[in-house]
Formats: sequence, structure tokens, C-alpha cells
Amino acid sequence: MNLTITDVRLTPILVADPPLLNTQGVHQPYTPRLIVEVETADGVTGVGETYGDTKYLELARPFAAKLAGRKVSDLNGLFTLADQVAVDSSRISGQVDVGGLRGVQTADKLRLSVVSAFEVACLDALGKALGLPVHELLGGKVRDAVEYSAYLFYKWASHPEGVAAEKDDWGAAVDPAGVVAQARLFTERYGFTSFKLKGGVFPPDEEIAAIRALAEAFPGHPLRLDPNGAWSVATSLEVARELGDVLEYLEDPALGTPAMAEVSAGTTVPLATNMCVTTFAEIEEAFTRDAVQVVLSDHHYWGGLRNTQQLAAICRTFGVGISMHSNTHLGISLAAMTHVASTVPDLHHACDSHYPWQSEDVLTERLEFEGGSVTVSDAPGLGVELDREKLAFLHRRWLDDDGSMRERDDAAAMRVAEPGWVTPAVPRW
Ligand SMILES: O=C([O-])C(=O)C[C@H](O)[C@@H](O)C(=O)[O-]
Ligand SMILES: [Mg+2]
Repeated sequence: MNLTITDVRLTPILVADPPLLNTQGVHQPYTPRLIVEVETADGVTGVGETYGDTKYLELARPFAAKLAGRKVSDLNGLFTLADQVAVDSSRISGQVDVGGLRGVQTADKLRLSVVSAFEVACLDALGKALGLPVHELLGGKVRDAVEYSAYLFYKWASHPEGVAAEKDDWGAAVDPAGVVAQARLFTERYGFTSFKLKGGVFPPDEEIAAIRALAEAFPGHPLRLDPNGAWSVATSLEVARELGDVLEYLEDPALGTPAMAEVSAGTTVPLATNMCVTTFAEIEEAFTRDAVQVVLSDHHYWGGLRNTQQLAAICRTFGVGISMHSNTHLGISLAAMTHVASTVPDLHHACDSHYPWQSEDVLTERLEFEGGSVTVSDAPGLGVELDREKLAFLHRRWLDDDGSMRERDDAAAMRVAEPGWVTPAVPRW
């Protein structure tokens, strides 16, 4: 068996995304992703997927160029290699990502966000070469299926008029009744039993009413609200008081560890985050100050599946819960998320996934949710197959784009509908 990497292919694509609202704006009609393929001397191909904006592509290209001649089993070496890729200082800012809402941008985090796709591709190839599923390469699954939550969004019925876009069949959701109707569709289509509402879009009273309406429609089901740091400490505490009896957790009510610590000190509602703990360096302060009770992992920016397991071990050590965050992603990532989640013993919350919002994919067969869960594949590697025609179609869309969709920017997409829109300063309420 020859595990040596002989070829690496990077394919940027644009995938359709519905008009989902968040505190920064609205999702663009098409969002960039990068599909990574590594091929071994034996002709085995492994696939991975990550963000496709230019700042990731400009790291992925030099990184990919260094891989030929290395082995797909040399996973630790990927990190050493990534350290050699220079990150332009203009890409690094303390600001929350303009399209993604996942905390600080550091050079290391940008590198990890790229390395993760290569790690997944190498694991896929290694698993195929050895005849083992990825979860076995990670130590073995401790569950046969991974539960996901319905990721509810306020949304418009369609993208603004005159904008090229694909149609979706979810309808509008801009009030409590719309949110409940969307939740019903999610249960009918996928069987989800827990619900997360992306908040920070309307004044807190309206979002409280939406959660109350969900609690009435789905009594006893786990509910979460995530305004992406849009609220002050006082507002966060107010919402926690209003909804404490029905919330599984409140996600990033206020921005940053100090504010989250203040909220945490004033409520018994657990706080979750994918904004103030998004790198290993941020863990110590947040855990020492008891600012968060649940960390939402995400293999894309934590640096892959094995780093996700390491994060889970740290959380376990400190008695902090773990679950999973998601941005727009396709089936390769859902498969990767499912493999790693299946190996984490103390995963007590359903994971987030945007996958139901994605009508397009690059796989020959979409992954299925049954009863809100994805069955863990025991096929070699990730257990997915790339559809080259679909990949070529979505790549063609990326090639044909005039550049306006190649960087995800939810505020820019919002300006199409509301020309004066700027990303709201926080706290917004
Ligand atoms: O849990 C979160 O904060 C997210 O999922 C961030 C995402 O970017 C979501 O808000 C989105 O895509 O609009
Ligand atoms: Mg969040």
C-alpha cells in the first residue's frame, strides 16, 4: 500500500443559500466553499471541505503545493507544514468575521480553518486505503447515530427582486407564527426534536415571543436562542429571566468573555458559545471565569477532527459541556462532523447543522436525517462519494461570478434590500 500523496486538487465552488437573516444582515444567494481532494500513489482519493472565501483560498493554494510526497497518514505533519504558510496581516483582525459570526480572526485560526479540510481529506483517503471508517481512525464510535437540531432562521420568502438566486420552498419566517411553521417543516422533513433559533435579528421581545410560541407548539423539547452577541448584559439577563423555564441554553447572548461571565454570574440558564471560545488560547480565561457552560466545537476552524477531540477532552476536564456549531456546509462536512461527534463520549446536546438549508451538494447521494439523526457510516473513509458533474457545475458558477459572491458578506447582501444598512454596533439591544 502506498499512502504517498501524488496529487492535490482544490475546487472553489458557489452553493445556493436561502435568504437567512442574522444580526449582521442576510445570507447571500450563493456562498463560497472549497472542496479539497488528495490523491495517493495508489489512486485513492480523499475529500474535505472548508470555507471558500479568498482569504482561505490564498492559504490553501501554497499549502496544497507542499503536500506532494508526504503521506496521508502524516496528520501531525499537516500542522507543522501549515505554520510555514504566511498569513497576510490585512486578513487578521480582532473583529468578528463579516460573514460567519465565529469570533476572532487570528493567523493561526485562518491556517487551522484551511488545514482542517486537508486533515479530513487525508483521513478519508487513509480510511479508504485501510478499509476503515474515519470514526475508527479516531478511536471508534461510541454511538451509532448523531443527533442534530433544527436550525431555525428568520428568513424572507425569497432573495431581493432582481438578484440572481435559486428558489427555496421554506417560505418566509419573520414572526412567531412563521418560526413555528418553519419548525414544523423541519420536524416533518427531518424528524428533528430540538430547535435552535438564530436571533439578534428583531428586538428581544419579538424573539422571546417566538421562543414562547415554539415552547407551546413543542412542549418539553429542547430550545435554544442565539443572537450572536447582539445584546447587552442587562438585556441578556432579562431574556434569561423571561425564558429560563424553556431554554436548554442561551447561545452567545453578549459579545466576549467578560460580558458572558457577567451574564453567567447572574443566571442559572447555561450559556453556550461559538464566539468567545473559538481557539485554544481563549479557553483558559473563559473557563476560569465560568463564562460558558457549553462550547460549540466546529472542526473547520478548530483545525480538524482530532483537534475537536482534544477540545472535547479539555471541556470534559473542566466540567464544561460540548456540542457543535455550523455555518453553511455541504455533505462532506456533515459526514466529517458525524464521524467525530460519534467518537465524543459526553456529547449531550444535539449538534447544529445548516445542511437542510443547502439544496445543492457535491455528493452522488445526500446524507439523510432520520428522527433528526444521521447514522454513522461504517463504510471506508467518510463514506461519501464525490459527484464530479455537480462539482463541475458549482465550480463553473464560481468561475462565472464577477467576484461579488466569492466573499461571504451578510451586511453587503443586506444592502441590496436596504441600501443604508451597516453591520449594527453591539450591543444592538
Ligand atoms: O451559531 C452561530 O453563531 C452560527 O451558526 C453562525 C452562523 O454564521 C449563522 O449565524 C449564519 O450563518 O448566519
Ligand atoms: Mg452561535
